[in-house]
Amino acid sequence: MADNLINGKEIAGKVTEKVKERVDNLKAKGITPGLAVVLVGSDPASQTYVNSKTRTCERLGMYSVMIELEETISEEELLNSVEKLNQDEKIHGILIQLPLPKQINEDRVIAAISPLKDVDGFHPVSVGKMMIGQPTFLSCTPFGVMKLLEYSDVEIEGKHAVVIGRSNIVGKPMGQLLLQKNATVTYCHSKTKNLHNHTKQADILIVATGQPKMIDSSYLKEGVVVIDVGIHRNEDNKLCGDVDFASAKEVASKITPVPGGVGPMTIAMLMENTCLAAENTLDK
Ligand SMILES: Nc1nc2c(c(=O)[nH]1)N[C@@H](CN(C=O)c1ccc(C(=O)N[C@@H](CCC(=O)O)C(=O)O)cc1)CN2
Repeated sequence: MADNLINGKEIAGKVTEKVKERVDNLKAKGITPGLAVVLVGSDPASQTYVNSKTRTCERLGMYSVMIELEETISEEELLNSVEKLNQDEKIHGILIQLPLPKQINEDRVIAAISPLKDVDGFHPVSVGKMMIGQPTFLSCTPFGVMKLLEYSDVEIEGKHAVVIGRSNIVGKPMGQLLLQKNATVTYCHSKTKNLHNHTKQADILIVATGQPKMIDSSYLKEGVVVIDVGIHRNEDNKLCGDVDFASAKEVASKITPVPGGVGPMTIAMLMENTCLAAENTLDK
């Protein structure tokens, strides 16, 4: 099947085009959406992602600042930086690039971000609101997956969605968002017995296992929609996902590639959230 690809790059382009219109409207009212990206340390992958985030801001006419901090910074110093950004009126969204070094407690740092500026959707207030279906910032990766499904005309209501993975930033919110669209949701994880039995029942399979190329066609029902949230670099320095794409694409009715699937959507949804954070200041 050649035309069963869900093109995340193309869909991210459509999403950011709409964000650009909203940015232009805000600017006409004297507000330039502003994003602060905080990078602690020099992990090359994190550097790539933060650069991509600030570049996308520039492309959309948004204001962005990158705050680069030493790997050895203390938690207190990082919390001070977050507090300054909470107080900065030019900044509507704050993002702390994860993972953080071991000496820093991620939960404490995330909780220090003002919920009004939590454009990553990781703050307990945002997560709680998402759980009860109130408007809030949605975690960018699961939000991006929902957009991919919408733009690809994938029906969700009444379908059996299986999510493999239970992280706070992907797996758990992913299942909730699918549930809100009336899917029947099964969560699987590293301790799930007979994984094949569960995945074989999926109409929509979200794969966030963290294991390169773990899911091949043997896990899939004919016609399933497969969304691969993983991203890894293999021995040849090539990117791959948690799904064995060559094998899975033969069985799936629709499938995301890596690269060019979920990744670009994560950044597009961050732009949408930042724009929303700026729009929210108009209501004040
Ligand atoms: N504060 C956050 N930290 C992290 C998040 C997050 O959403 N917020 N997610 C990931 C990393 N991430 C964004 O930060 C991210 C990962 C991948 C991509 C992406 O576009 N990938 C491309 C390939 C890029 C490459 O060449 O390496 C693709 O899949 O096509 C964007 C964002 C962890 N940390």
